[in-house]
Amino acid sequence: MIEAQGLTKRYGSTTAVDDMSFTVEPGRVTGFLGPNGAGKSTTMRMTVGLDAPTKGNVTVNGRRYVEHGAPLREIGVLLDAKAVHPGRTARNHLTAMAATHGISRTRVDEVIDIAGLASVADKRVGGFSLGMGQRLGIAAALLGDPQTLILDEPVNGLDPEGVLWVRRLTRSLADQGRTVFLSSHLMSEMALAADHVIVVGRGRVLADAPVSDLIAAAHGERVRVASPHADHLEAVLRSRQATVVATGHDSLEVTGLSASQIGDAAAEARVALHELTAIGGSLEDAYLQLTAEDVEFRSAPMDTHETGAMASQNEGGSR
Ligand SMILES: Nc1ncnc2c1ncn2[C@@H]1O[C@H](COP(=O)(O)OP(=O)(O)OP(=O)(O)O)[C@@H](O)[C@H]1O
Repeated sequence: MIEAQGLTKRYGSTTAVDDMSFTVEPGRVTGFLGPNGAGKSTTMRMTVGLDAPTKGNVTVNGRRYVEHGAPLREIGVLLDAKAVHPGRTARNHLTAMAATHGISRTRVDEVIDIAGLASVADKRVGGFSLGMGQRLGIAAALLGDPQTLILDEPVNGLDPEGVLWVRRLTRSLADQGRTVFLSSHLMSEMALAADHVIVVGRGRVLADAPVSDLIAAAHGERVRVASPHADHLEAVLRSRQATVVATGHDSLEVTGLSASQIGDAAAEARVALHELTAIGGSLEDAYLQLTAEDVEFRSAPMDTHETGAMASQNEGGSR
């Protein structure tokens, strides 16, 4: 379990982490989300003793990281996959780490296998691709068979097979009752990998909730409807206080009425329906709503001409 209480970090006039309190529970995968500069890496660094809090504290399994006698056995960490001597082989790197904690060579071989690195274990890390480096970083995090894992952007640079591997690995670690805390900017992946998320913006906790609650809270129910008489249906639904947006010449997106209420209203008005689909929101939508005010680095909006040009390019490309 990871517990932060009033955790604060200032660098000169910048407050990177601003009075954060949260608990990362065992037995589930907890995602750590936030825009660039929100304070995620700083929080993770303080959690593993690489930075000292200005105020407050963060503990892992009840103790500060530095108070753990054999931290590798307690907490597995992937913070910067590139922080490996490029002249060493993967096996040498892991063996050297293992030696500091009395971890056996058999365990080194095990994590090499788990990470799918057997064929490159005796190659120099300097020649590794980004994805292989990530796998090595994850192998190192698993070395001490720790109860708690902290993984900063673990899928960064991984191919789809690697992304799936990380998802399955973190799920099985959580199912074994371990604490798994991971950050990623890939919302679709986070929605699949995490049970619970902590969303931060400008150093503060904006949400700390199950993924499903966050999505549900951010969205009223939306329903997609298609009908050959969409204009008539639109008038019928508006008369029942629904908000209706035409999304095509025969399709509508409706909020304010459930799918069954829309079906009933259409039947009463004798309007044929060709589609009636409740649309779930996405974690990305929920995240963008939550962090709208807290984005430090905002892109300039594209004008409609550019957007239109891009959309038609994309359409062309997908044919
Ligand atoms: N060593 C440092 N010295 C000065 N400022 C720092 C330092 N480390 C981080 N910061 C600042 O603290 C803030 C939080 O940075 P942090 O890297 O923790 O954010 P992040 O959420 O991990 O961002 P990203 O998603 O881009 O990795 C930023 O404004 C950053 O510029």
